[in-house]
Amino acid sequence: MEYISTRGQVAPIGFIDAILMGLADDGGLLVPQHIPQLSADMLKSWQRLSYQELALEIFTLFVNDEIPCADLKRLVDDSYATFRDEDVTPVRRINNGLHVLELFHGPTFAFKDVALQFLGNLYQYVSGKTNSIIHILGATSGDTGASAIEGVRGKAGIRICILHPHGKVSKVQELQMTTVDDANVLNLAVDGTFDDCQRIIKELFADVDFKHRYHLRAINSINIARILAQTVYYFYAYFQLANKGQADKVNFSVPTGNFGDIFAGYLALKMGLPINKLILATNENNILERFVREGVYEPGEFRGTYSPSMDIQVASNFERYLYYLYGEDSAAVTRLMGQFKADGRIAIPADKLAAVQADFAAYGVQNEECLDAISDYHAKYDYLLDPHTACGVAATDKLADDGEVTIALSTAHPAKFDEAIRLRGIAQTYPPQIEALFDKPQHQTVVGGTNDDIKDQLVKFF
Ligand SMILES: N[C@@H](CCOP(=O)(O)O)C(=O)O
Repeated sequence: MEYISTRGQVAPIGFIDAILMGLADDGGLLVPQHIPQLSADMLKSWQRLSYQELALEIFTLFVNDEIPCADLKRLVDDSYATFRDEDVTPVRRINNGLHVLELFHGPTFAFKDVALQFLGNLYQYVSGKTNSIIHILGATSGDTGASAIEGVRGKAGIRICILHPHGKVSKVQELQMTTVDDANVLNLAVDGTFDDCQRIIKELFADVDFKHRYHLRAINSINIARILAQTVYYFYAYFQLANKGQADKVNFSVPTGNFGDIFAGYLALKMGLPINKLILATNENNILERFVREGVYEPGEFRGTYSPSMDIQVASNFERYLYYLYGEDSAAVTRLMGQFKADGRIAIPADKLAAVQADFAAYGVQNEECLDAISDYHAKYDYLLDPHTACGVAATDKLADDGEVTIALSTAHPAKFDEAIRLRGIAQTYPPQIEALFDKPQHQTVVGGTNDDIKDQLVKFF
């Protein structure tokens, strides 16, 4: 398996080089040169594997023999040994039509741990084997940051700098990042939105001289390893229902901001997992909802919501999806992304929109609807949804037909978003790991939102 760029200007590279490159050097995103096709027999043979066994099977398809099997197995086992649930990502039944895939049993209580525990260990492994310097630069709207830091804190040979939008993440998210006191961690609180943070890091990665001089590596979902690791739980969730005789084709409902998680589901679908619809749930920052409904991709006005991790206008992985929507035509992707840069908008023709709507349905959840879903499911099923998961569940209620089975991805533990949950008078007890954060000193530097502000910090830190 080799990896190529959505913009077609990078010679095919292997898995390790793809991980190290992060953003493709031509400004595009790396994708596998072909998507492995899984037969029904193969899917059946995977049905009773443990999470770790399944992850190893799936990673093997994408890593080839670049990492010896015993080493890959150790990386997988170490990565998921940190999870609190023995199933790693268990599925809970809510009612006949709705199951929740709990992705928050890792160290930072968010779905990002599934990929970032693995990527942290992978970076350590690669740095040891290839003598590569690993200087991680990432942007977060709240969850990726803490999870990425947790994946590499204290690891020799690795440094990490995370940009988050100052004052626009939840208190627990901020504490999870900024109470870490390892010397290899730098938190920059940027005066701006997540979109500003993401734009800055992408521009710094696209400055190939700067990127190479400072050995910048990515932990956001621009890094293909993130997508591959997140694909595993779609299979695992499906198998958990199939093992109980409950699944034929299922919907997956995915709270969506940067399009990475739902793109992992799309990859699973392209590999052959029997998915009916991918339900794309946004909050009031609904650029992706509008794209699925109308075929126009155009940022709107930024809104601060109760689901801050999804307060995103420009979705990183959208380019990967465009690549497949346009039949793996990198010239078309380059043209469309150029158009987006020039005009701030992409509009697709009717035949392409029909293809989008064959795989996706979308709904943008308003702030009060999100809180209503939290109260309703708490009252009716005694199940506490975090605000992001609540968006996915509210979208399912709107879009799934009677008789369909939907697996809603639960992307974070509710304790991370107590500010929102308290608004509906629901009291929760924090897990001890979160409770302990409130007593620790914070370490962060508040910075302006220009590329030079960030460059100055990076040059000092790296
Ligand atoms: N919602 C994310 C934003 C970054 O997304 P990523 O999947 O590209 O890391 C967050 O919580 O930081």
